[in-house]
Amino acid sequence: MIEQTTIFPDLKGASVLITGGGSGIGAALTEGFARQGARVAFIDIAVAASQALVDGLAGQVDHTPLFLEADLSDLGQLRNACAKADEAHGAVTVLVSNAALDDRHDLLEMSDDYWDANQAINLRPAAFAAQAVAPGMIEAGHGAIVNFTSTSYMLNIGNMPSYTAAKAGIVGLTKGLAGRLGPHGIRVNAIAPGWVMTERQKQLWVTEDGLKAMIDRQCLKEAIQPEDMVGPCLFLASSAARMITAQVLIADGGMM
Ligand SMILES: NC(=O)c1ccc[n+]([C@@H]2O[C@H](COP(=O)([O-])OP(=O)(O)OC[C@H]3O[C@@H](n4cnc5c(N)ncnc54)[C@H](O)[C@@H]3O)[C@@H](O)[C@H]2O)c1
Repeated sequence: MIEQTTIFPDLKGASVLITGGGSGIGAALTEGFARQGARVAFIDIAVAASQALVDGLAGQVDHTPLFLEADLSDLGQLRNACAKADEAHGAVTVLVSNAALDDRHDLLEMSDDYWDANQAINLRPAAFAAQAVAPGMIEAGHGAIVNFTSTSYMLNIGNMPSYTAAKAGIVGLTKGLAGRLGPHGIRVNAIAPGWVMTERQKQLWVTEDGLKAMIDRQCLKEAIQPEDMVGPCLFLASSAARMITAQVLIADGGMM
């Protein structure tokens, strides 16, 4: 359970849309916004995990989050899900583009189809989800978009070139959207997590030695948890950050 140490009054009742909100960091964000009293819709393909999240929060929060099953790499499904969030909760005024797929892949074996499919989940949805919700935000005269990038693209990691290219692209997209939408009172920022101990990371890649090596490089000597991304995201989404846009907030425990 996420402890709410800070309340952001403008998030109460806000229409929030989170991509990939059914598991990992996204599930922590769904819960974090719901505990602020926001009306949260989230898009995911992981049906069982998403339904379990909704069931677990039902009765615990003012507005039970709405799970929208859709494959974000299909733009028709993405647009349809964004429209459903608008219909259910009113125009989305907070968009969190969090979904991603960090499968490892090798440059020498990577096909052009693999590259395209990888970009279609790791970069393209952030652009087209923003496009889908922007008219409603423009009409409302305000809005906040938070895109998830990653410190991995800054670290010369060799085993996921399409993913790291997409994550660098998220930063460019964030700044481009901030320039385009800022005159309408819409702020666009990014969060760059370090290595976060989601279930997927723990099942696939975390080893005792690997985690120790990472923590050795952090100023803060603790493993980063999904819940640690909630405060930064709530802050950037809220009016507490009202003059902050086009920025990347690094949440990596102070990597050295
Ligand atoms: N976990 C980390 O260490 C870490 C580090 C740096 C950056 N990040 C970034 O943080 C964000 C969240 O990462 P995470 O580790 O929680 O990821 P995750 O893989 O654990 O969860 C991603 C969510 O997106 C959903 N998703 C994936 N493909 C989808 C699709 N085609 N359509 C709809 N939903 C889809 C998944 O079902 C899942 O619920 C990502 O943008 C990731 O790049 C994570």
